[in-house]
Amino acid sequence: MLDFPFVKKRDPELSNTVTVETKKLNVHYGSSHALKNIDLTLYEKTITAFIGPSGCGKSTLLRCINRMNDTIANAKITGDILIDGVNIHADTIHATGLRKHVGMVFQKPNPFYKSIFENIAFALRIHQTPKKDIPVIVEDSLKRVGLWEEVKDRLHESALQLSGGQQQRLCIARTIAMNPSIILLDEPTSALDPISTEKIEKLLQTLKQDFTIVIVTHNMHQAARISDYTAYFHLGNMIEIGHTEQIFTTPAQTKTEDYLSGKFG
Ligand SMILES: Nc1ncnc2c1ncn2[C@@H]1O[C@H](COP(=O)(O)OP(=O)(O)OP(=O)(O)O)[C@@H](O)[C@H]1O
Repeated sequence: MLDFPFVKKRDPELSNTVTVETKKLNVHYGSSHALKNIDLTLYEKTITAFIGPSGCGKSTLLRCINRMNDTIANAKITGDILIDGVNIHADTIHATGLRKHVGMVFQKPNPFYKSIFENIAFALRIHQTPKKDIPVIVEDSLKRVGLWEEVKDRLHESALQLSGGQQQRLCIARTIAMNPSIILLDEPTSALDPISTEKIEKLLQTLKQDFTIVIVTHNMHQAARISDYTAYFHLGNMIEIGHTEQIFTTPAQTKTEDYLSGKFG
């Protein structure tokens, strides 16, 4: 048994509605085999953490779910990815439409060089949201990430004046404004201080009431604190996935136990 004091009792009534399924998913970058036969299931309105040593394929898998790997010239993807039962590589699925449904937040906050308001309004306009609805959605999105009170008097100032933590919450607000069903986060707090990190962790706990969330993290305590499920990856293989409490206390695989107990990685 691993000593993991941060593990909280999980809700036994977790959703069992499948949102994302990968079947025999393989990714090659040229001759390098980055993901090997991944069979993964993600459940609606839960948080799943991807953990594992650097280079094991966590970000690659995350990028498969909204087809961001399509933009990488030497990436070859085989196998199936289903979202709500639909094959995301089907001819009828357009990557831009998919990315509206599957939002992504990156490691480094990346607000546009625009005002706080425009950071959210910009994409809404591109997606032809009626003009009168835009201020309402901007306000609602900022409220949902707990930023409204901090920025309501300076909505038209540059987003770059915000702190790193505020910028990251703005990026999350920008993502949820598009009303996705899945949010992918690639190490969203690794550039933030502990207080900003705690705010984002609390925010994710609230957002999982409405969204299916996947987070890549190198912070084992973070995975234990906030996720319902944890998947452990090693050299392109998914070694195991399970309820976070089980993975951190009684992992089924020795490789997982070795990693969690700090033997390598
Ligand atoms: N665009 C790319 N071109 C070529 N190889 C790549 C590319 N992106 C990733 N790789 C390789 O694929 C493997 C998996 O990388 P990936 O970034 O998915 O791992 P990771 O687990 O997210 O790593 P980290 O924790 O360091 O971010 C690595 O060997 C990496 O070098």
